[in-house]
Amino acid sequence: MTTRGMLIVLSGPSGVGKGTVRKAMFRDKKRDFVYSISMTTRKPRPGEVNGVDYYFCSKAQFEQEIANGGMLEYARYVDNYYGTPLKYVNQTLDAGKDVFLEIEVNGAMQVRKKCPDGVFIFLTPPDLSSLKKRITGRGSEDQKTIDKRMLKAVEEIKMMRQYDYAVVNDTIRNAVHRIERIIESEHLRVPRVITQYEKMIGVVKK
Ligand SMILES: Nc1ncnc2c1ncn2[C@@H]1O[C@H](COP(=O)(O)OP(=O)(O)OP(=O)(O)O)[C@@H](O)[C@H]1O
Ligand SMILES: Nc1nc2c(ncn2[C@@H]2O[C@H](COP(=O)(O)O)[C@@H](O)[C@H]2O)c(=O)[nH]1
Repeated sequence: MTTRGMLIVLSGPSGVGKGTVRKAMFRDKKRDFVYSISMTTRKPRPGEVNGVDYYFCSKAQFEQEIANGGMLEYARYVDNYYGTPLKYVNQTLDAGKDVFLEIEVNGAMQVRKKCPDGVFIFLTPPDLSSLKKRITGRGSEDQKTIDKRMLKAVEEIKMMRQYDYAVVNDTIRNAVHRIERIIESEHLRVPRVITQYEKMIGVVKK
């Protein structure tokens, strides 16, 4: 029997660099974990591809998915729905592979309740002015949306204490390295390792 994979959750305020850091992680090296693509009702930004960046869908389709029990978690974030399809996460974890989620804080807290043995990482900006520069510099939102996201950022930073780790995204390289170290050390935690040995002992006992 395969040991169930580990769920890794990365959150942090809009514009802190979650997507950039996550993409760098997958670009740098072949990883032992896979990224779970979220569903959203948000319109694609230029360059975003359906089925790669998100599964883009209508509000009706998203609400149908919720009604069908198809979401591990979901949240309304600044006028849109975002959520994690349950089936892919379950199948991948059952196959023994780790799954990486990049989601906002309310969704992360839903996952925390359902999967308390997950690893919850909060990505922080070096300071609030860098956060504002990053979200504005990205150029993907109008001023009204940037203001809404900045207000939300303050609320989100207050949620940091609900997480297991805080990682500063000062440089992308540093942030990737810090997350790698967290994942490596989480794999060495006794509750995760012991199941394999208990199985071995079970075999020896027989
Ligand atoms: N360490 C960094 N130093 C400087 N700029 C950065 C850093 N990390 C990311 N950025 C820049 O900040 C902007 C926002 O990054 P990104 O889109 O990855 O944020 P995000 O947290 O995924 O945002 P959202 O939650 O809104 O999707 C991008 O223009 C990106 O290039
Ligand atoms: N609760 C969830 N939040 C998600 C999911 N996928 C992305 N997100 C978060 O939404 C905001 C906005 O994203 P953007 O792409 O419009 O900038 C950001 O914090 C994402 O991390 C999800 O499946 N569930």
